[in-house]
Amino acid sequence: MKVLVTGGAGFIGSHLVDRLMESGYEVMVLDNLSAGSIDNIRHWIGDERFEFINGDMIDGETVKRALEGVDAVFHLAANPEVRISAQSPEKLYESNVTITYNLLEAMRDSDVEYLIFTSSSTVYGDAEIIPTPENYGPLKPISVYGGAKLAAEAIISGYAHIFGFKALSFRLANIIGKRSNHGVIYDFINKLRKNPNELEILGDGTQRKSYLHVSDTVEGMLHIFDHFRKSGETYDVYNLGSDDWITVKEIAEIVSEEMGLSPKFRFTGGVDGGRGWKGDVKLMLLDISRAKSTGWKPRLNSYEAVRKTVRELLGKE
Ligand SMILES: O=c1ccn([C@@H]2O[C@H](COP(=O)(O)OP(=O)(O)O[C@H]3O[C@H](CO)[C@H](O)[C@H](O)[C@H]3O)[C@@H](O)[C@H]2O)c(=O)[nH]1
Repeated sequence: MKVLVTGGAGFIGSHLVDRLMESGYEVMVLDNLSAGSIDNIRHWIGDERFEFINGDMIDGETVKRALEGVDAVFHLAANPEVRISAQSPEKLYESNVTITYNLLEAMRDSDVEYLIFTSSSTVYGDAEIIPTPENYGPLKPISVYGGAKLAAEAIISGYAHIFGFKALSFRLANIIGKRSNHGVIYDFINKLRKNPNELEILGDGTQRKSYLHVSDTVEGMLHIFDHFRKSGETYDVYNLGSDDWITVKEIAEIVSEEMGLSPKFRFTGGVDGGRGWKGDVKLMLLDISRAKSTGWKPRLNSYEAVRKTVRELLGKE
């Protein structure tokens, strides 16, 4: 089977590429290297089952070329920054909705059978049911990022039903691990390297979310994809996260401890009742019972995933 991974040079994408290559797939990566890095995939360059296209999905022709001979597309290319929702909504629309539309249009003239999309927990907004199941609704995202992910999910479902392919969306919790180059752990490490005595925490520190290590994420995606292929469904949606959650203040404590520091925490107070930024979901825990019913389960809980990620980013493991 030949698969295309869009965003395959990025954080989650490159871990997925590793797993696909190790499993014997032919893998094509399409990435514009805006957030991703060639260093994340360099170890596969030269392998005859691997190909890299340095290209931008905003150009429909580039997308069409990348689909040649491809059986399944893992669509991970995206701008992952919820926090730019207020300043640059157009960037989030373009990198989450427009490029997904370009992919779907290109798929009409291709032999691609499956599309697997990485959506986000942010489609639920401030959910009133926690843990939040896939059938929770009505969905009211509170950020442009979450809205763009939901729009992408919706057009994928529509195209799948009309144009005869199968599609699967994963609503991901906060994914962390080696090669992540944004997000709370990455930010805290950088802030403490600049000033070991004080750590600025955006918001009031009580933001509580579920974190999933990237190794569990990639394993879950492939396991559930396998299950989905046997199900005969045209379109399906799965939450992917861990069973517990952790506050930003607790993350700050773990980062400080692993760095051997005891900084003073300075809370900015944030916006809208202690959020880090406008559109920051304060409480997020996904109901992952559907994912677990397929036989997958996370190996690490949120606390373990955070500690392992801190150690990985510090080069300790
Ligand atoms: O310096 C910082 C950085 C972050 N935070 C807080 O840490 C929490 C996590 O922030 P991240 O930037 O790590 O992650 P987000 O929750 O904004 O979003 C992440 O998880 C989402 C799904 O849950 C999306 O998939 C998204 O792409 C991914 O970045 C937030 O509550 C934020 O307020 C701080 O207090 N200080």
